[in-house]
Amino acid sequence: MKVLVTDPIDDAGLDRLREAGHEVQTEYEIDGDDLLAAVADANALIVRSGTDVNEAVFEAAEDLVIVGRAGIGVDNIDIEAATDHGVIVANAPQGNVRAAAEHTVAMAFAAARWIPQAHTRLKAGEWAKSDYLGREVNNKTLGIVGLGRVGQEVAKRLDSLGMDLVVFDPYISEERAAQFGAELIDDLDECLELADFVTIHTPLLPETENMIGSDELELLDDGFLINCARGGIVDEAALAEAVDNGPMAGAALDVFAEEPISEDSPLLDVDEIVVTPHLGASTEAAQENVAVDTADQVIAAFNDEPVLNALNAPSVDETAFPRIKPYLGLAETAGKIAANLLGERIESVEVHYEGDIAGEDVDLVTASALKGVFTPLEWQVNAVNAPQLAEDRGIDVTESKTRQTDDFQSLVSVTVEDGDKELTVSGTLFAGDDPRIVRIDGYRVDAIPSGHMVVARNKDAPGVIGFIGSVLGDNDINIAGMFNARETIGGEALTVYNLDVDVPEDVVAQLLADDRITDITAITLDDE
Ligand SMILES: NC(=O)c1ccc[n+]([C@@H]2O[C@H](COP(=O)([O-])OP(=O)(O)OC[C@H]3O[C@@H](n4cnc5c(N)ncnc54)[C@H](O)[C@@H]3O)[C@@H](O)[C@H]2O)c1
Ligand SMILES: O=C(O)[C@H](O)COP(=O)(O)O
Repeated sequence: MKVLVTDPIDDAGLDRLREAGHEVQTEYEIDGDDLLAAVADANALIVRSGTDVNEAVFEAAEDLVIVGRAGIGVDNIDIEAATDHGVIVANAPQGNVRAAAEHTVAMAFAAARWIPQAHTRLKAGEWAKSDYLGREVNNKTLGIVGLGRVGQEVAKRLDSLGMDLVVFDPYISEERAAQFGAELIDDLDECLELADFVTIHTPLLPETENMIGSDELELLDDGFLINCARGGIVDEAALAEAVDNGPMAGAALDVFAEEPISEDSPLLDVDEIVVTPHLGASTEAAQENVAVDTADQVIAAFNDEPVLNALNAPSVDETAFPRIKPYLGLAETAGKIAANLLGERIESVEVHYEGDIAGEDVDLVTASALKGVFTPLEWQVNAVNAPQLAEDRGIDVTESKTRQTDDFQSLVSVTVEDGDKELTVSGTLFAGDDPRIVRIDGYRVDAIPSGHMVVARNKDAPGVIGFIGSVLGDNDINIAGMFNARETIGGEALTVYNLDVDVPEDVVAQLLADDRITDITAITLDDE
C-alpha cells in the first residue's frame, strides 16, 4: 500500500509503516495540483495541520482508505467529504496533550513576565531591567474555556502554581470541573470577567469561530489571553486593538487564523503580544507519540482492523474486535443477498441480532450489513459511508437485539423492505467461524456464502432441478454446491446454487423461459 505523507512527522512513524511493508512517500509543503497528483494513487494520506484536505483531494484519491492526522485538530480536513467518499479520518488525540499543556503554561509565563521582549533586548545589548515589571500567576484566577484533554492538563499545572480556576465548557458537568479543582461557570462573559488569565482549549467549530471578539475582550480588564488551541476562535484584529489601545495587559498566541501568519497581521505590531509559530505539539516526545499512533491506525485500516480513533466510522474496542470480526463479512453477505433478492428501491433496513452476538457492541456489524445492502446499488460504498448513505437517502435503519435464540448460538438477520414487501436473510457462524446463510425469505437453507451464487425460486416439481442443472451445464457453468428448500410438497421451492463462475444474463433468460421457474437471482460475493 502507498502512504503519502504531506506534513513532517517523526521518523518513528515512517519506520513503522515501512516495517509493515508499505511504501512511504514524503512530499512536504505541497498543495494545489501537486497535492492532487501525488494523492491520486495513495492508499493513505498522513497530515498535520499544514495540509488542506478538501473535497478535491478525496475526488482525486480514488484508492484512499484513510487520512491519518498526526495530532489532534482536524479542522483542516473535510470530514463530511471523507465520509461521502468512504475514507476513514483518524487523529492521534493523546500523544501531544502534555506538550500542548506545557506550551500553554510557558506562554502564560512568557506574557506575564515579558520573557521574549526582555530576551530580544538583552541579545541586542540592552540591560532593560527596569522596563519589565511582571505579574505572578499565584493567587490569580485562570479562566479555562474548554476543559477537554489539553484544558485539563493545563488546569492541573496552573492549579499547582496557586491559581484559582474557573471554567466555561457547556458540555461538561460541575462535578467534572470540580475534579480539576475548578468552578464551572455557565456563562462565557462571566467566566471572562472573573479571570485574570484566560486560556482557550476548544476545537475550531462553527460554534467556536470568533467566539472571543471585541465585546468579550473588553471583559478581560488588565488581563491576559492565551490561545494555544486554534486560530479563528479569537478575533485577531480585535485582540490587537484590545491589547494595544484597550483594557488588556497582554496576550500569547501559538495559533492563527491564517498559518503561516501574514507579515501584515496587526498582532505582530503589538509588543505585549507574544507569538510562537504553532509550536504547541512540537516536542520530541509528542511528535514520536503522534507519528507512531497515526502509523498504527493506518496499518490497522489496511488490515481491516479497528481504527481506534476513527472520527467518521464506527469504532470498536480492541478487545471486543476479535469476537465481532467474523460477523462483519457475514452481515455484509446477508445484506447483499437480501438487497439483490428484493431488487427494489429499499426504504428500510433492519439488522437483528440474536444470541451471543446480541451482547456485543455491533455498530460496525450493522455498518457492514448496510454496506452489503448498498453494494448492489452504489459504486464505492463501505462501512464508513454506508450509515451516512442511508441517512442521505432517507432509508430507515433499525438495529434490534435479543439474547434469546432457538437454534443457533448467534444469528444475524438483515431485513430489507421497499414499502410494499420485505425480505429477510439470516446467517450464522458454524464451528471455526464458518459462515452459513441459514434462512432466506422464510426458507430454511444451509448455503455457503461465497463466490458465485444463484438463488432460484421454482415450483417443487419433478425435473426442475435437473432442468436448471442441464441449462447451467450446457453453458459450461459448473455447480459446486446446492441446497433446496421447499414449503410444501408440490408448492414453492427456493434453491441456492454455488457455482464456479458467474451466470451471464442470457443464461438467466434461458432459465426464466421455463414456467416452472418464477425467479432467478445471480449474486457474486467476494470470497470471505
Ligand atoms: N497548539 C498546538 O499545537 C495544539 C496541540 C494540541 C491541541 N491543540 C488544540 O487544542 C484544542 C483542544 O484540544 P483537546 O484535545 O483538549 O480537545 P478536546 O476535544 O479534548 O476538548 C475540547 C473541549 O472543548 C469543549 N468545548 C466545545 N465547544 C465549546 C464551546 N463552544 N465553549 C466552550 N467549550 C467548548 C468541549 O466540551 C471539550 O471539553 C483543539 O483545538 C486542538 O486542535 C493545539
Ligand atoms: O491539533 C494539534 O494536534 C496541534 O495543533 C498540532 O498541530 P501540528 O501537528 O500541525 O503541529
